[in-house]
Amino acid sequence: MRVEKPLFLLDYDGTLAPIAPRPEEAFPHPGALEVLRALMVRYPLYVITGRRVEDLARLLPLPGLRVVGGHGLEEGEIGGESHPLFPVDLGPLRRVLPSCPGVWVEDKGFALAFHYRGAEDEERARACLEVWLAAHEDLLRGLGLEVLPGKKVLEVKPKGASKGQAALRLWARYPGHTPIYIGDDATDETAFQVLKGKGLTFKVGPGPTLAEGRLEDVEAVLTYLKSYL
Ligand SMILES: O=P(O)(O)OC[C@H]1O[C@H](O[C@H]2O[C@H](CO)[C@@H](O)[C@H](O)[C@H]2O)[C@H](O)[C@@H](O)[C@@H]1O
Repeated sequence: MRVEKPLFLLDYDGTLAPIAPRPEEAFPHPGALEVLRALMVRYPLYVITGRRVEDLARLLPLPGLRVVGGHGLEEGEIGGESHPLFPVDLGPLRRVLPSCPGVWVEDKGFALAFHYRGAEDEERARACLEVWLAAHEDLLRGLGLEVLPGKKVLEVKPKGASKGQAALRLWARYPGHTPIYIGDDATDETAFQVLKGKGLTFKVGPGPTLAEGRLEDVEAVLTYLKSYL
């Protein structure tokens, strides 16, 4: 299904790049750069990711590509500036980090992602993190933080920002355009929810979702995007 005046809102990991053992190894699909380069000059297009804009720049070296990072916590452009949208002090949390076997921390400045992919016992690693999070519930609340589960990761981030909120903010800039949101993870569900019945939403891969359409994998995402070129 295609629309006349699209506004592309695309997730990165699992949507434009297959999931990899480590975040720095999640390179875009070999055809993704070419398709994005061609699409972004014809239509408004944003990548809405949990990553930092700066981090994505290494993987998607497309100057001028507009990016919302940190699940809505910052906005910027590849090769340009990025601006944090929510003030946060994670200092107190950094002082009490968990020691859970196999867990490593991705410190994004405005959020902490606790990754357990590849831990010898992933279930145990996640359970250990959940115990730690429960023990620090009051601290998290006091700092205005919330836990956002993703693919083999639990992220601690300021409350209030979400991909759904970001999608609505961006859509308001393009009256007359129809948002097309494509994502694969639980973190994309807020966007699927707010756009339900208003745009086109696609979940990548299997699993329950609020999205109204489905694309099988990253390859299928690229095939769909190419249909606009
Ligand atoms: O919103 P996204 O673009 O989908 O980003 C979500 C998170 O992606 C990264 O972690 C995930 O992908 C890694 C690479 O495939 C994988 O190793 C990890 O297990 C996944 O959770 C990134 O590291 C996070 O910061 C993003 O929030």
